[in-house]
Amino acid sequence: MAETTVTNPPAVGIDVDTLGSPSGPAPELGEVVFDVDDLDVYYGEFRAVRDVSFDVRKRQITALIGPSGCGKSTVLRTLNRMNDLIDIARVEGSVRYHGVDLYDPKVNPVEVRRRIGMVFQKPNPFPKSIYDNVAYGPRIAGQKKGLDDVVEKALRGAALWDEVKDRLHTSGLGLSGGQQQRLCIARAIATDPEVLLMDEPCSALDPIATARIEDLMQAIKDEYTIVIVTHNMQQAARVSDMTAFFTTEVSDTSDTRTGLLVEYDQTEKIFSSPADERTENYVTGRFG
Ligand SMILES: Nc1ncnc2c1ncn2[C@@H]1O[C@H](COP(=O)(O)OP(=O)(O)OP(=O)(O)O)[C@@H](O)[C@H]1O
Repeated sequence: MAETTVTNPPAVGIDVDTLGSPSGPAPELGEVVFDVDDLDVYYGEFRAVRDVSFDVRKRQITALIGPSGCGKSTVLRTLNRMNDLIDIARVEGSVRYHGVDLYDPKVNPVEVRRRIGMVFQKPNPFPKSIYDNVAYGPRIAGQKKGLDDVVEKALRGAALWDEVKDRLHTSGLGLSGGQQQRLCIARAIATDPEVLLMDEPCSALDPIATARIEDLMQAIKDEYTIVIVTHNMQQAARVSDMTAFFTTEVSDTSDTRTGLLVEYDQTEKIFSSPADERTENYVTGRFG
């Protein structure tokens, strides 16, 4: 479905006219939200990933898969500058969000993380009430009125409202693991982001809670662009539209492994007729 409207406000310090893909979206694929080009990420001297280029399209679910250590989480964190929080991390190449260089010094990383929310592997509610967990982001942003509505909408959006509406002022830590993860999703969507980054969001959950999160992802994909890191290939195949397969290569000169993107395509293609033998070996379970 063609989608050309930029509905979110521009990043702080960036002219709205600079938003939007310069060459315009490919209509059949949807608007480009992220344009990652020739990305290298270093931790100190160690190059963790190299030469990564791919596009993320609006309102699609994009899965990053590959063996342990190939840099999936590292690449995911570059999409909302979470790597800034790691002292020794350094990013080279470009990550454009609606055509704006996310690493431009004029871009405010706090605003970036409001628009591009993140859900982590282990559910991490704050030791606060369910209500205060969800209201946290809007309050930080200065919102004082209408919080009840924001909290209800976010909890409904995360398919948790019916389970918690009578205990909003009890601790978020009293919820089950799956409920806690949906609370974290509610917290992430309460700030009205455009994008949700999910770093193995189901790996700490049982199959039933996992299925609920996968259903939730399908239910909210019309509103959000989602990028998910997963170890679970069935999950990538079930939920995503596009899949990026990463692997590692061993350095000629040292014993270090650097991650690289092998293949990026529609999920169906990656799992049924991948172009690269390394992808085929991985998705058929012969490697990794
Ligand atoms: N904070 C850090 N400091 C130093 N090295 C790091 C840091 N985070 C990741 N790395 C290294 O970068 C490489 C890529 O790690 P990353 O966690 O991105 O891979 P991954 O594919 O997500 O792995 P996994 O599937 O095991 O979570 C690894 O060699 C890892 O040891």
